[in-house]
Amino acid sequence: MAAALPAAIGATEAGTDNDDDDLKRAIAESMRMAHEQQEAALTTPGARVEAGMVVVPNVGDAAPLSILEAEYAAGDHGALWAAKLRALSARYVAIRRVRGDGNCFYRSLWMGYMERLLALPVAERRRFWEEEVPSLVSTMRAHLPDDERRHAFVTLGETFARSACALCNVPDSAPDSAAGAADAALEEYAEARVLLEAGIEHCGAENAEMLVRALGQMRRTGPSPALEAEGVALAWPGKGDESKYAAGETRFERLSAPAWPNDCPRGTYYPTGHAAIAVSTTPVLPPDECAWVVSQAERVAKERWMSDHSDATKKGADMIWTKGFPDRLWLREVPGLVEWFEHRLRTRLFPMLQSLYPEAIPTADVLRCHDAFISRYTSEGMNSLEVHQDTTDFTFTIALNPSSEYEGGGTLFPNVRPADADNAQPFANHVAAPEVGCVVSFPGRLHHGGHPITSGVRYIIPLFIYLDRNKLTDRERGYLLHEAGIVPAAPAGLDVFSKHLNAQR
Ligand SMILES: O=C(O)CCC(=O)C(=O)O
Ligand SMILES: [Fe+2]
Repeated sequence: MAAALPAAIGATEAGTDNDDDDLKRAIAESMRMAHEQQEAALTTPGARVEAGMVVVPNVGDAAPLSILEAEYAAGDHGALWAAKLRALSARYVAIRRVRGDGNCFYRSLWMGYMERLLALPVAERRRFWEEEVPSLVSTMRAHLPDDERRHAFVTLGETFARSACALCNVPDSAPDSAAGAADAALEEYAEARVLLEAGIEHCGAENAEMLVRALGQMRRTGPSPALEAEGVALAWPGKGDESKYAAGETRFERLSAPAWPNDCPRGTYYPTGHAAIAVSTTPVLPPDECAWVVSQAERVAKERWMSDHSDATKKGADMIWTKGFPDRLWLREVPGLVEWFEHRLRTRLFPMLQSLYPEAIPTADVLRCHDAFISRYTSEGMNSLEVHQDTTDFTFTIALNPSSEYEGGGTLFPNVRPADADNAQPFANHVAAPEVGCVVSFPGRLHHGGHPITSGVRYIIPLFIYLDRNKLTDRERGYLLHEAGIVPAAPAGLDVFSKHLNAQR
């Protein structure tokens, strides 16, 4: 500890002997106090020693209020403390110790709100967050004495808000993750996931039904071990082809939308409607690979195409769906498809997306694809997808079969025009109908739909793409919990099944 004394304290030899003695006593006293504080801190649950100093968690574990009784029983004001504790016990069941570092008040306040939020039913939770928290924030702000403190309060609030969003936006019914909807409403997907896992760890799965449900859409189970082994052994087409995506060799038509819809809760990384849509007119993926994907899916799936046609309870989190979805089959259910897809995400599809939207996507390695499936439109079954918004950063579709195999189809955009059109040209309906191996990409918030097919079968892979905020900001996964002094559950719970297909860092 002596080595840590500031130089200024050691440099007082010029003073008188008395000064010197006083100073020595003062130093000894402050060292004794510091030592005592450190010893006391060491008994705080969750305390750890870093570089010789005891570091207590920002927010400690919940402990029964009764622990305070022992602490305050002795001393002159024991009776007063006992009365205060009785009053506290009438309203609270537990306490958490919060590190006293200047931010402790704000941290306690936000943590308290988070905790109350978790205890509420889902519908209540949203109202609580949307109505009560803003009113609290404005009252608090008005009472804070200076800008610095107002800033500290709001910044910390925003940190908690990001995680709280994860808990508020959870729809009541099990959300349909296939639509890429509910989960994308989370500003910070990876963080929300860690947070929910930690919540479950904390409450126990049996008491955390809602959290488990919320996580259900994020908790990806990989292929079964047998299927994975089969996939790895398979000689899927393109295996070993490391040739890079050559931006100059693929042609695109660009289309513009007038402006972003204002019902756009998640916002978008794409700043303008200009050239928001890109439709490739030359293949991004080799057509023979697409044909293999379809044949593999049909061979394996047969009657396993999953239909949730007309199930009125299965609406997306945005409550925009009134009709069912086309048939779908998860890639992970078909041997070799995950391996093939991962390979193409890395070698072609992510580099392509990055080169189309360089202002929004700094590097391809911040891109994440949140699981993936094949959609199958049939003229006699589900032949279309109503106009909707995806809550993704970007969405794109890959056409898996030639347009000669169906009539109609394509991705419908209700209100667009060519990017190079002059301003007088009105915006209008447009159907982008890419050939096999070609893609249609756009910021997911842009209104779009699956145009009806009138005969045949149309296969696509829609890709729901997110920018990994942790990666963008260079933050470790779980930093929100760490900031709150909670140690996240072991990553074993984060059953990610692939590097590119999920929010794993
Ligand atoms: O069929 C299409 O091209 C659109 C698909 C789509 O928007 C979706 O699956 O979210
Ligand atoms: Fe969509």
